[in-house]
Amino acid sequence: METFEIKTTFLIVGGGIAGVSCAENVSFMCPGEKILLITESYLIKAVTNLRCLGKMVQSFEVEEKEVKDSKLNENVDVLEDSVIQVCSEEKMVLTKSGKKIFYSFLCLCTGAQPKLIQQGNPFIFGIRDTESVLDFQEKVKSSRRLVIVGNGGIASEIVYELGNIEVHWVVKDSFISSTFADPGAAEFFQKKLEESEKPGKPILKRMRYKGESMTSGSLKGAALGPDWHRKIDISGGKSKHSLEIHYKTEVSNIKSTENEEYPLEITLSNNKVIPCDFLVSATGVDPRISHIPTDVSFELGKDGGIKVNEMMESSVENIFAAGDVCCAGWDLAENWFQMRLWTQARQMGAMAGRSMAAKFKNEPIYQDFCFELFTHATHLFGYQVVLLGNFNGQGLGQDYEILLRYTPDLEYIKFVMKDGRLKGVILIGETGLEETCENLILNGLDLTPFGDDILNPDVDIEDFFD
Ligand SMILES: Cc1cc2nc3c(=O)[nH]c(=O)nc-3n(C[C@H](O)[C@H](O)[C@H](O)COP(=O)(O)OP(=O)(O)OC[C@H]3O[C@@H](n4cnc5c(N)ncnc54)[C@H](O)[C@@H]3O)c2cc1C
Ligand SMILES: NC(=O)C1=CN([C@@H]2O[C@H](COP(=O)(O)OP(=O)(O)OC[C@H]3O[C@@H](n4cnc5c(N)ncnc54)[C@H](OP(=O)(O)O)[C@@H]3O)[C@@H](O)[C@H]2O)C=CC1
Repeated sequence: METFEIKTTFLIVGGGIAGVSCAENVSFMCPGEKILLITESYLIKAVTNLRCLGKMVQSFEVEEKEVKDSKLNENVDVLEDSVIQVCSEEKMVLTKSGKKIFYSFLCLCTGAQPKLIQQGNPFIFGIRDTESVLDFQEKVKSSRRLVIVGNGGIASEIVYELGNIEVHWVVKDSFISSTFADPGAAEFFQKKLEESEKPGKPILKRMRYKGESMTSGSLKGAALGPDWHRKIDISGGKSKHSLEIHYKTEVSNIKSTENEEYPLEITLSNNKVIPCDFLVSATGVDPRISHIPTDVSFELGKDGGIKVNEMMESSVENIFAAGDVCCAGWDLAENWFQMRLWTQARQMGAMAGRSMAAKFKNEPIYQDFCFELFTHATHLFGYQVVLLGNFNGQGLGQDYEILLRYTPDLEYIKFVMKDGRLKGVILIGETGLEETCENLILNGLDLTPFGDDILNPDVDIEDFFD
């Protein structure tokens, strides 16, 4: 294989939202410098239809572009290739196609991969990128019964969207959607699961198919991100729809069978046996870094991600990391914590871009204000869901109060209060309270004088605090 060399000031690895936002920010700050974005997926991500729900909380849609058609900015080149080694001493990476790319600053935005409950089983699927979801769609069409394991974002979305198939949802907790909700919110959502009518959907086009399997280790594309399920019909055709939720249960055994009817047999911790066509393991992600050997090892965070400081710098000189691959290793603000989400990948990518540019120009830089408050806007079970701060009392110990306002089918509002101050919020439905709540958390205003009236529907709290 012929080797040739490329030199660039900034090299960014990954065409997901972290890599793209990093490249855009470096480009903005260093318009005259050479920037190269290298990605092994043929699609790169971009944000469209950005909508500000408050000062900090935003919702947006995701657009995919083919690499061959992409020119992010004038000075950003995009290359479809895989980085197979990092040589930090030489400030160089090697690629699969044999290129040696020399950099001044490198940012790794290589994402994460599904953490499957069992590796290498062709009947156990993870969902990450467009191709894996299209394969999942095909599989559902020809199946009658599936088991979904996990109680987070992917499981909640799939369970709601599936039609015409017998679904068994296995959750460790006593309520659904535990990563984003509490038992009250779960009850609020529950009704939506019983509705059979779902809005019609446009068809998602398969742009290019490389025949990759969707089991772990071979996923190359960037993560799907917000509202992917609204664009794709995941209906079976072989069975009447039903949903059984197995609470406080885990999978204790998985057996492939010779049975012509169902190729997989799942045994649950309550000894129940479920024969099925396949299993979706929606059981979280692992940062994707081990596929790139590095001459000097990175310091890793407790979740296996590349540990970064508040400037998104890793422990290896001139190498930065952002998005799902990294682990926030700085002293976190009181109301912020890391969750592997689009917003955070985008914010971290932007921070890494600005930080690399500042280092290059020898200019001072401060951490972005967005890391002061956890914000997440999403849609679950047909509702808008906004999460702010320590929305489930994360890090507050046992010593906090909860105020609730709950109108079935309309809204669910939860305030997490400590020492009279608002620390976190769950807003489900169109509440219009996003900005007010952001202000209340960030200002740390003592709300004790308002007592429970703070959530009284006859009191317009926006007027008080905006
Ligand atoms: C099904 C699904 C639904 C989701 N829904 C939401 C949601 O509604 N809201 C939300 O906030 N978050 C959601 N997320 C999470 C969100 O999508 C991720 O947190 C975010 O996209 C991570 O972005 P990233 O750029 O860090 O990583 P990724 O998007 O995974 O991108 C990694 C990139 O690195 C490239 N790469 C990896 N290794 C190499 C290499 N060696 N050489 C070259 N390129 C390489 C890959 O090809 C890819 O382009 C969802 C995730 C999934 C899987
Ligand atoms: N709307 C949104 O914002 C969405 C966001 N995403 C993001 O995409 C990524 C992948 O989503 P997802 O896979 O759902 O990951 P999540 O981290 O959201 O959820 C994983 C779930 O699986 C459970 N789990 C982990 N291991 C096991 C096991 N061995 N057996 C049973 N349950 C297990 C976890 O429980 P426990 O926590 O107790 O370990 C948790 O309930 C995440 O970063 C997620 O935040 C995905 C879809 C939608």
